[in-house]
Amino acid sequence: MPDLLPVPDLVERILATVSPLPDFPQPLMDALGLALAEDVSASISLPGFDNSGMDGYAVTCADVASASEDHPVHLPVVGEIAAGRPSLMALSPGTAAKIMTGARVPTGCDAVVPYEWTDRGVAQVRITRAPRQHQHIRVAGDDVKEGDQLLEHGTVLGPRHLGLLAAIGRATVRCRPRPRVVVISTGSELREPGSPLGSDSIYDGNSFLLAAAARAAGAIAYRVGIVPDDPRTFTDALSDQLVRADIVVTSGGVSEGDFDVVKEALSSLGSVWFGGVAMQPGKPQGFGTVGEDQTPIFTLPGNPVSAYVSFETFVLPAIRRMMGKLPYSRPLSRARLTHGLSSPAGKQQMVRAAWDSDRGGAFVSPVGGPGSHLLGDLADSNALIVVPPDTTALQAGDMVPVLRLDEEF
Ligand SMILES: Nc1nc2c(c(=O)[nH]1)N[C@H]1C(S)=C(S)[C@@H](COP(=O)(O)OP(=O)(O)OC[C@H]3O[C@@H](n4cnc5c(N)ncnc54)[C@H](O)[C@@H]3O)O[C@H]1N2
Ligand code: MOO
Repeated sequence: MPDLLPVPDLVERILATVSPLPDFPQPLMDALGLALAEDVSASISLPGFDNSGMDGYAVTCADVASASEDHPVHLPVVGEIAAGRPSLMALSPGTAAKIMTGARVPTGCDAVVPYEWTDRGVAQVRITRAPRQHQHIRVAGDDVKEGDQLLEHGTVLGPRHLGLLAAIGRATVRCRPRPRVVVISTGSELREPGSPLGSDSIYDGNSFLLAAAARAAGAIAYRVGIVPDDPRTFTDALSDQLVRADIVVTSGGVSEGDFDVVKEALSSLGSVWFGGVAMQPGKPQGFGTVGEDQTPIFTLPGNPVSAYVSFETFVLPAIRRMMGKLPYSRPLSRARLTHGLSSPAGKQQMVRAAWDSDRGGAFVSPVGGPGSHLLGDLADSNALIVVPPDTTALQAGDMVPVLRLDEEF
Protein backbone atom coordinates (compact mmCIF):
# COMPACT_ATOMS: atom_id res chain seq x y z
CA MET A 1 0.00 0.00 0.00
CA PRO A 2 1.53 3.35 -0.98
CA ASP A 3 2.14 5.73 1.91
CA LEU A 4 -1.02 7.35 3.15
CA LEU A 5 -0.92 11.04 3.98
CA PRO A 6 -1.86 11.76 7.62
CA VAL A 7 -5.12 13.71 7.92
CA PRO A 8 -3.53 16.74 9.68
CA ASP A 9 -0.97 17.06 6.86
CA LEU A 10 -3.67 17.46 4.22
CA VAL A 11 -5.63 19.88 6.43
CA GLU A 12 -2.47 21.95 6.86
CA ARG A 13 -1.82 21.95 3.11
CA ILE A 14 -5.39 23.09 2.47
CA LEU A 15 -5.22 25.90 5.02
CA ALA A 16 -1.92 27.09 3.56
CA THR A 17 -3.45 27.22 0.07
CA VAL A 18 -6.77 28.86 0.93
CA SER A 19 -6.86 32.56 1.90
CA PRO A 20 -9.53 34.57 3.70
CA LEU A 21 -11.80 36.33 1.17
CA PRO A 22 -11.42 40.14 1.04
CA ASP A 23 -13.82 41.90 3.38
CA PHE A 24 -16.17 44.72 2.44
CA PRO A 25 -19.03 46.66 4.06
CA GLN A 26 -22.20 44.58 4.08
CA PRO A 27 -25.76 45.64 4.93
CA LEU A 28 -26.60 44.41 8.43
CA MET A 29 -29.09 41.73 7.40
CA ASP A 30 -26.58 40.26 4.94
CA ALA A 31 -24.03 40.05 7.77
CA LEU A 32 -25.96 37.49 9.84
CA GLY A 33 -23.64 34.52 10.37
CA LEU A 34 -20.59 36.30 8.94
CA ALA A 35 -17.36 37.07 10.80
CA LEU A 36 -16.63 40.71 11.53
CA ALA A 37 -13.55 42.03 9.78
CA GLU A 38 -13.28 45.13 11.98
CA ASP A 39 -13.33 46.03 15.66
CA VAL A 40 -16.56 47.88 16.37
CA SER A 41 -16.66 50.68 18.90
CA ALA A 42 -19.67 52.72 19.95
CA SER A 43 -20.07 55.89 17.92
CA ILE A 44 -22.91 56.99 20.24
CA SER A 45 -23.92 56.21 23.82
CA LEU A 46 -26.90 54.03 24.69
CA PRO A 47 -29.22 55.34 25.91
CA GLY A 48 -28.36 58.47 24.00
CA PHE A 49 -30.22 60.70 26.49
CA ASP A 50 -31.79 60.36 29.96
CA ASN A 51 -35.21 58.82 29.42
CA SER A 52 -38.10 57.36 31.35
CA GLY A 53 -38.22 53.63 32.10
CA MET A 54 -41.95 53.75 32.94
CA ASP A 55 -45.19 55.35 31.85
CA GLY A 56 -45.94 57.82 34.63
CA TYR A 57 -45.14 61.33 35.83
CA ALA A 58 -41.87 63.23 35.70
CA VAL A 59 -41.39 64.89 39.08
CA THR A 60 -38.83 66.56 41.27
CA CYS A 61 -38.07 64.12 44.10
CA ALA A 62 -38.09 66.77 46.82
CA ASP A 63 -41.73 67.64 45.93
CA VAL A 64 -42.99 64.11 46.59
CA ALA A 65 -40.63 62.92 49.35
CA SER A 66 -43.46 62.80 51.89
CA ALA A 67 -46.03 61.05 49.66
CA SER A 68 -47.82 58.05 51.18
CA GLU A 69 -51.25 56.38 51.03
CA ASP A 70 -52.28 58.33 54.12
CA HIS A 71 -50.73 61.62 53.06
CA PRO A 72 -50.76 61.82 49.27
CA VAL A 73 -49.09 64.72 47.47
CA HIS A 74 -51.01 66.60 44.78
CA LEU A 75 -49.14 68.26 41.90
CA PRO A 76 -50.44 70.19 38.88
CA VAL A 77 -49.80 68.35 35.57
CA VAL A 78 -48.17 70.81 33.18
CA GLY A 79 -47.73 68.69 30.08
CA GLU A 80 -47.32 65.29 28.43
CA ILE A 81 -44.06 63.94 27.01
CA ALA A 82 -44.27 61.02 24.57
CA ALA A 83 -41.29 59.11 23.14
CA GLY A 84 -40.15 60.80 19.95
CA ARG A 85 -42.45 63.79 20.55
CA PRO A 86 -40.66 65.96 23.10
CA SER A 87 -42.84 68.83 24.14
CA LEU A 88 -41.56 69.93 27.52
CA MET A 89 -37.83 70.45 27.90
CA ALA A 90 -37.78 71.67 31.54
CA LEU A 91 -39.86 70.89 34.59
CA SER A 92 -40.49 73.62 37.18
CA PRO A 93 -40.39 72.70 40.89
CA GLY A 94 -43.83 71.96 42.29
CA THR A 95 -45.16 70.54 39.00
CA ALA A 96 -45.42 67.16 37.30
CA ALA A 97 -45.58 66.15 33.63
CA LYS A 98 -46.96 62.95 32.17
CA ILE A 99 -44.11 61.01 30.61
CA MET A 100 -44.10 57.82 28.53
CA THR A 101 -41.54 55.01 28.51
CA GLY A 102 -38.55 56.00 26.39
CA ALA A 103 -39.40 59.73 26.35
CA ARG A 104 -36.64 62.21 27.09
CA VAL A 105 -36.66 63.32 30.73
CA PRO A 106 -36.98 67.12 31.07
CA THR A 107 -34.34 69.01 33.01
CA GLY A 108 -35.38 69.50 36.60
CA CYS A 109 -36.93 66.03 36.77
CA ASP A 110 -35.00 63.56 38.93
CA ALA A 111 -37.53 60.69 39.22
CA VAL A 112 -40.49 59.16 37.44
CA VAL A 113 -43.56 58.11 39.44
CA PRO A 114 -45.23 55.18 37.66
CA TYR A 115 -48.97 55.42 36.91
CA GLU A 116 -49.61 52.63 39.44
CA TRP A 117 -48.63 54.97 42.32
CA THR A 118 -51.05 57.70 41.22
CA ASP A 119 -54.68 58.39 40.31
CA ARG A 120 -53.56 59.00 36.66
CA GLY A 121 -54.87 62.57 36.95
CA VAL A 122 -54.86 64.82 33.89
CA ALA A 123 -54.91 68.34 35.27
CA GLN A 124 -53.69 67.38 38.73
CA VAL A 125 -52.11 64.16 39.92
CA ARG A 126 -52.45 62.48 43.30
CA ILE A 127 -49.21 60.64 44.24
CA THR A 128 -49.31 58.03 47.02
CA ARG A 129 -45.68 56.78 47.11
CA ALA A 130 -42.35 58.60 47.15
CA PRO A 131 -39.85 57.56 44.45
CA ARG A 132 -36.15 57.23 45.18
CA GLN A 133 -33.92 59.75 43.49
CA HIS A 134 -33.37 58.77 39.79
CA GLN A 135 -35.97 56.03 40.09
CA HIS A 136 -37.17 54.89 36.64
CA ILE A 137 -34.77 57.21 34.85
CA ARG A 138 -32.51 55.42 32.38
CA VAL A 139 -29.36 57.49 32.38
CA ALA A 140 -27.53 58.32 29.13
CA GLY A 141 -24.65 55.88 28.58
CA ASP A 142 -25.61 53.43 31.33
CA ASP A 143 -25.76 50.64 28.74
CA VAL A 144 -23.03 51.59 26.26
CA LYS A 145 -20.70 54.59 26.40
CA GLU A 146 -19.54 56.39 23.29
CA GLY A 147 -16.10 55.01 22.45
CA ASP A 148 -16.64 51.64 24.21
CA GLN A 149 -15.18 48.65 22.37
CA LEU A 150 -18.26 46.56 21.57
CA LEU A 151 -17.44 43.74 19.15
CA GLU A 152 -14.11 42.22 18.25
CA HIS A 153 -12.76 41.41 14.83
CA GLY A 154 -13.70 37.78 14.11
CA THR A 155 -16.98 37.77 16.03
CA VAL A 156 -19.54 35.72 14.13
CA LEU A 157 -22.58 37.96 13.98
CA GLY A 158 -25.82 36.66 15.44
CA PRO A 159 -29.16 38.37 16.01
CA ARG A 160 -28.06 40.03 19.26
CA HIS A 161 -24.96 41.53 17.65
CA LEU A 162 -27.00 42.87 14.73
CA GLY A 163 -29.46 44.43 17.17
CA LEU A 164 -26.60 46.21 18.92
CA LEU A 165 -25.01 47.37 15.67
CA ALA A 166 -28.31 48.81 14.47
CA ALA A 167 -28.87 50.46 17.87
CA ILE A 168 -25.60 52.37 17.55
CA GLY A 169 -26.58 53.45 14.06
CA ARG A 170 -24.49 51.15 11.91
CA ALA A 171 -26.14 50.42 8.55
CA THR A 172 -23.22 48.31 7.31
CA VAL A 173 -20.33 46.38 8.83
CA ARG A 174 -17.13 45.06 7.27
CA CYS A 175 -17.34 41.28 6.94
CA ARG A 176 -15.83 38.57 4.80
CA PRO A 177 -18.45 37.26 2.39
CA ARG A 178 -19.79 33.74 2.06
CA PRO A 179 -17.64 31.67 -0.30
CA ARG A 180 -19.39 30.38 -3.40
CA VAL A 181 -19.03 26.61 -3.45
CA VAL A 182 -19.76 24.80 -6.71
CA VAL A 183 -20.66 21.12 -6.26
CA ILE A 184 -20.30 18.69 -9.16
CA SER A 185 -21.23 14.99 -9.04
CA THR A 186 -19.50 12.70 -11.48
CA GLY A 187 -20.67 9.27 -12.58
CA SER A 188 -22.50 7.90 -15.61
CA GLU A 189 -24.66 5.82 -13.28
CA LEU A 190 -26.16 8.91 -11.63
CA ARG A 191 -29.69 10.19 -12.20
CA GLU A 192 -31.42 13.31 -10.95
CA PRO A 193 -33.92 12.60 -8.14
CA GLY A 194 -37.43 12.64 -9.58
CA SER A 195 -36.36 11.13 -12.90
CA PRO A 196 -36.79 7.44 -13.85
CA LEU A 197 -34.14 5.01 -12.60
CA GLY A 198 -32.59 2.31 -14.85
CA SER A 199 -31.67 -1.15 -13.60
CA ASP A 200 -28.06 -0.14 -12.89
CA SER A 201 -28.41 3.55 -12.16
CA ILE A 202 -28.68 5.36 -8.82
CA TYR A 203 -29.87 8.76 -7.71
CA ASP A 204 -27.32 11.50 -7.18
CA GLY A 205 -27.44 11.92 -3.42
CA ASN A 206 -23.96 13.38 -3.05
CA SER A 207 -24.49 16.74 -4.70
CA PHE A 208 -27.41 17.40 -2.35
CA LEU A 209 -25.46 16.13 0.65
CA LEU A 210 -22.42 18.26 -0.16
CA ALA A 211 -24.27 21.38 -1.29
CA ALA A 212 -26.38 21.25 1.88
CA ALA A 213 -23.27 20.75 4.01
CA ALA A 214 -21.63 23.73 2.29
CA ARG A 215 -24.69 25.88 2.93
CA ALA A 216 -24.86 24.72 6.55
CA ALA A 217 -21.20 25.76 6.89
CA GLY A 218 -22.13 29.28 5.79
CA ALA A 219 -21.25 29.13 2.10
CA ILE A 220 -23.41 29.89 -0.93
CA ALA A 221 -23.75 26.50 -2.61
CA TYR A 222 -24.36 25.93 -6.32
CA ARG A 223 -25.37 22.37 -7.09
CA VAL A 224 -24.33 21.81 -10.68
CA GLY A 225 -25.64 18.28 -10.74
CA ILE A 226 -24.41 15.32 -12.69
CA VAL A 227 -21.48 15.06 -15.09
CA PRO A 228 -20.99 11.66 -16.80
CA ASP A 229 -17.68 9.76 -16.76
CA ASP A 230 -16.23 11.62 -19.74
CA PRO A 231 -13.12 13.76 -19.08
CA ARG A 232 -13.95 16.27 -21.84
CA THR A 233 -17.46 16.84 -20.53
CA PHE A 234 -16.09 17.17 -17.02
CA THR A 235 -13.43 19.71 -18.06
CA ASP A 236 -16.03 21.76 -19.97
CA ALA A 237 -18.42 21.72 -16.99
CA LEU A 238 -15.61 22.73 -14.68
CA SER A 239 -14.46 25.67 -16.81
CA ASP A 240 -18.08 26.86 -17.15
CA GLN A 241 -18.40 26.90 -13.38
CA LEU A 242 -15.08 28.51 -12.44
CA VAL A 243 -16.43 31.99 -13.09
CA ARG A 244 -18.75 31.74 -10.08
CA ALA A 245 -16.65 29.55 -7.77
CA ASP A 246 -14.49 30.35 -4.76
CA ILE A 247 -14.27 26.60 -4.12
CA VAL A 248 -15.07 23.62 -6.35
CA VAL A 249 -16.11 20.31 -4.78
CA THR A 250 -16.48 17.20 -6.90
CA SER A 251 -17.52 13.72 -5.87
CA GLY A 252 -16.56 10.42 -7.47
CA GLY A 253 -13.96 9.37 -9.98
CA VAL A 254 -10.85 9.59 -7.85
CA SER A 255 -9.87 6.03 -6.90
CA GLU A 256 -8.39 3.27 -9.02
CA GLY A 257 -11.22 2.59 -11.48
CA ASP A 258 -10.92 2.50 -15.27
CA PHE A 259 -13.32 5.44 -15.62
CA ASP A 260 -12.11 7.69 -12.82
CA VAL A 261 -12.98 10.83 -14.70
CA VAL A 262 -11.90 13.50 -12.23
CA LYS A 263 -8.46 12.07 -11.77
CA GLU A 264 -8.02 11.60 -15.50
CA ALA A 265 -9.18 15.10 -16.39
CA LEU A 266 -7.21 16.94 -13.72
CA SER A 267 -4.01 14.89 -13.52
CA SER A 268 -2.66 16.49 -16.69
CA LEU A 269 -3.05 19.98 -15.18
CA GLY A 270 -0.42 19.16 -12.57
CA SER A 271 -1.78 21.48 -9.91
CA VAL A 272 -4.08 18.98 -8.24
CA TRP A 273 -2.62 16.39 -5.90
CA PHE A 274 -4.24 12.94 -5.86
CA GLY A 275 -3.47 10.33 -3.27
CA GLY A 276 -4.55 8.32 -0.29
CA VAL A 277 -5.16 9.82 3.13
CA ALA A 278 -4.93 7.76 6.32
CA MET A 279 -8.64 8.04 6.97
CA GLN A 280 -11.52 5.60 6.79
CA PRO A 281 -13.90 6.34 5.20
CA GLY A 282 -12.43 8.90 2.84
CA LYS A 283 -9.13 7.44 1.74
CA PRO A 284 -8.92 8.57 -1.91
CA GLN A 285 -8.62 12.35 -2.06
CA GLY A 286 -7.54 15.09 -4.39
CA PHE A 287 -6.84 18.72 -3.62
CA GLY A 288 -5.28 21.59 -5.55
CA THR A 289 -6.14 24.65 -7.57
CA VAL A 290 -7.62 25.10 -11.03
CA GLY A 291 -8.10 27.93 -13.52
CA GLU A 292 -6.66 31.41 -13.88
CA ASP A 293 -7.73 32.43 -10.39
CA GLN A 294 -6.23 29.29 -8.85
CA THR A 295 -9.58 28.26 -7.44
CA PRO A 296 -9.24 25.59 -4.75
CA ILE A 297 -10.72 22.26 -5.81
CA PHE A 298 -11.57 19.31 -3.58
CA THR A 299 -12.11 16.03 -5.38
CA LEU A 300 -13.91 13.87 -2.86
CA PRO A 301 -14.50 10.14 -3.14
CA GLY A 302 -17.85 9.01 -4.53
CA ASN A 303 -19.07 6.78 -1.72
CA PRO A 304 -21.62 8.98 0.06
CA VAL A 305 -20.29 8.53 3.60
CA SER A 306 -16.74 9.04 2.36
CA ALA A 307 -17.80 12.23 0.56
CA TYR A 308 -19.51 13.60 3.67
CA VAL A 309 -16.71 12.72 6.08
CA SER A 310 -14.21 14.21 3.63
CA PHE A 311 -16.27 17.39 3.47
CA GLU A 312 -16.31 17.68 7.27
CA THR A 313 -12.59 17.05 7.51
CA PHE A 314 -11.20 19.01 4.57
CA VAL A 315 -13.75 21.35 2.94
CA LEU A 316 -15.33 22.78 6.08
CA PRO A 317 -12.01 24.23 7.38
CA ALA A 318 -11.41 25.84 3.98
CA ILE A 319 -14.86 27.47 3.95
CA ARG A 320 -14.34 28.76 7.48
CA ARG A 321 -10.90 30.12 6.69
CA MET A 322 -12.28 31.99 3.69
CA MET A 323 -15.00 33.44 5.93
CA GLY A 324 -12.56 34.36 8.70
CA LYS A 325 -14.29 32.03 11.15
CA LEU A 326 -12.27 30.41 13.91
CA PRO A 327 -11.67 27.62 14.76
CA TYR A 328 -11.32 26.25 11.25
CA SER A 329 -12.08 22.64 12.18
CA ARG A 330 -14.99 21.36 14.22
CA PRO A 331 -13.87 21.10 17.87
CA LEU A 332 -13.46 17.65 19.41
CA SER A 333 -15.34 16.92 22.59
CA ARG A 334 -15.14 13.78 24.70
CA ALA A 335 -17.83 11.23 25.40
CA ARG A 336 -18.15 7.82 27.00
CA LEU A 337 -18.34 4.99 24.47
CA THR A 338 -21.34 2.70 25.02
CA HIS A 339 -20.11 -0.25 22.90
CA GLY A 340 -16.63 -1.49 22.04
CA LEU A 341 -15.38 -1.22 18.47
CA SER A 342 -12.40 -2.17 16.34
CA SER A 343 -10.55 0.05 13.91
CA PRO A 344 -8.07 -0.48 11.04
CA ALA A 345 -4.43 0.08 11.95
CA GLY A 346 -2.79 3.06 10.33
CA LYS A 347 -5.99 4.95 9.51
CA GLN A 348 -7.97 7.51 11.47
CA GLN A 349 -11.40 5.96 11.54
CA MET A 350 -14.42 8.24 11.55
CA VAL A 351 -17.19 6.18 13.11
CA ARG A 352 -20.79 7.29 12.57
CA ALA A 353 -22.37 7.67 15.96
CA ALA A 354 -25.27 8.93 18.03
CA TRP A 355 -24.27 11.42 20.74
CA ASP A 356 -26.40 12.16 23.78
CA SER A 357 -25.95 13.13 27.40
CA ASP A 358 -27.49 12.33 30.76
CA ARG A 359 -26.60 13.06 34.37
CA GLY A 360 -23.51 10.88 33.96
CA GLY A 361 -22.28 13.18 31.16
CA ALA A 362 -21.94 12.76 27.40
CA PHE A 363 -22.12 9.32 25.82
CA VAL A 364 -21.81 8.10 22.27
CA SER A 365 -22.93 4.93 20.47
CA PRO A 366 -21.65 3.69 17.10
CA VAL A 367 -24.38 3.60 14.44
CA GLY A 368 -24.32 0.84 11.80
CA GLY A 369 -21.28 -0.66 10.13
CA PRO A 370 -18.17 0.83 8.56
CA GLY A 371 -19.37 0.53 4.91
CA SER A 372 -19.01 3.86 3.17
CA HIS A 373 -22.22 3.30 1.16
CA LEU A 374 -24.39 3.20 4.34
CA LEU A 375 -26.23 6.47 3.92
CA GLY A 376 -29.17 5.37 6.07
CA ASP A 377 -26.89 5.00 9.07
CA LEU A 378 -25.27 8.33 8.31
CA ALA A 379 -28.68 10.02 8.45
CA ASP A 380 -29.28 8.40 11.85
CA SER A 381 -26.02 9.81 13.21
CA ASN A 382 -25.32 13.17 14.79
CA ALA A 383 -21.64 12.63 15.57
CA LEU A 384 -18.42 11.04 14.40
CA ILE A 385 -16.13 9.20 16.79
CA VAL A 386 -12.55 9.95 15.79
CA VAL A 387 -10.40 6.86 16.35
CA PRO A 388 -6.70 7.72 16.02
CA PRO A 389 -4.62 5.75 13.46
CA ASP A 390 -2.67 3.90 16.15
CA THR A 391 -5.78 2.70 18.00
CA THR A 392 -7.19 -0.62 16.80
CA ALA A 393 -9.72 -1.34 19.55
CA LEU A 394 -11.84 0.63 21.99
CA GLN A 395 -13.85 -0.76 24.90
CA ALA A 396 -17.27 0.23 26.21
CA GLY A 397 -16.71 2.90 28.86
CA ASP A 398 -13.65 4.44 27.17
CA MET A 399 -13.70 8.22 26.83
CA VAL A 400 -13.37 8.96 23.11
CA PRO A 401 -12.92 12.09 20.96
CA VAL A 402 -16.13 13.05 19.19
CA LEU A 403 -17.17 15.55 16.52
CA ARG A 404 -20.73 16.73 17.07
CA LEU A 405 -22.06 17.34 13.59
CA ASP A 406 -25.07 19.52 14.30
CA GLU A 407 -23.38 21.84 16.80
CA GLU A 408 -22.73 25.47 15.88
CA PHE A 409 -19.14 26.46 16.56
N1 LIG B 1 -9.28 -1.10 -6.58
C1 LIG B 1 -9.68 -0.17 -5.72
N2 LIG B 1 -10.96 0.19 -5.71
C2 LIG B 1 -11.38 1.11 -4.84
C3 LIG B 1 -10.47 1.68 -3.93
C4 LIG B 1 -9.13 1.30 -3.97
O1 LIG B 1 -8.27 1.78 -3.21
N3 LIG B 1 -8.77 0.36 -4.90
N4 LIG B 1 -10.93 2.60 -3.04
C5 LIG B 1 -12.32 2.48 -2.64
C6 LIG B 1 -12.70 3.58 -1.85
S1 LIG B 1 -12.07 3.61 -0.30
C7 LIG B 1 -13.58 4.52 -2.26
S2 LIG B 1 -14.15 5.69 -1.16
C8 LIG B 1 -14.12 4.53 -3.60
C9 LIG B 1 -13.99 5.93 -4.19
O2 LIG B 1 -14.28 5.83 -5.52
P1 LIG B 1 -14.44 7.06 -6.48
O3 LIG B 1 -14.16 8.32 -5.81
O4 LIG B 1 -13.69 6.79 -7.70
O5 LIG B 1 -15.98 7.09 -6.75
P2 LIG B 1 -16.84 6.26 -7.76
O6 LIG B 1 -16.13 5.04 -8.15
O7 LIG B 1 -17.29 7.18 -8.81
O8 LIG B 1 -18.07 5.92 -6.83
C10 LIG B 1 -17.92 5.13 -5.69
C11 LIG B 1 -19.30 4.73 -5.20
O9 LIG B 1 -20.06 5.84 -4.86
C12 LIG B 1 -21.25 5.94 -5.62
N5 LIG B 1 -21.50 7.33 -5.98
C13 LIG B 1 -20.69 8.10 -6.72
N6 LIG B 1 -21.23 9.32 -6.86
C14 LIG B 1 -22.39 9.31 -6.21
C15 LIG B 1 -23.41 10.29 -6.01
N7 LIG B 1 -23.30 11.53 -6.54
N8 LIG B 1 -24.48 9.97 -5.28
C16 LIG B 1 -24.58 8.72 -4.75
N9 LIG B 1 -23.64 7.75 -4.89
C17 LIG B 1 -22.58 8.05 -5.61
C18 LIG B 1 -20.93 5.12 -6.85
O10 LIG B 1 -22.07 4.69 -7.51
C19 LIG B 1 -20.09 4.02 -6.28
O11 LIG B 1 -20.91 3.03 -5.69
O12 LIG B 1 -13.45 3.62 -4.42
C20 LIG B 1 -13.25 2.33 -3.84
N10 LIG B 1 -12.70 1.49 -4.83
O1 MOO C 1 -12.10 5.07 2.11
MO1 MOO C 1 -13.50 4.84 1.03
O2 MOO C 1 -13.54 6.52 1.29
O3 MOO C 1 -14.14 4.44 2.54
O4 MOO C 1 -14.87 3.73 1.11
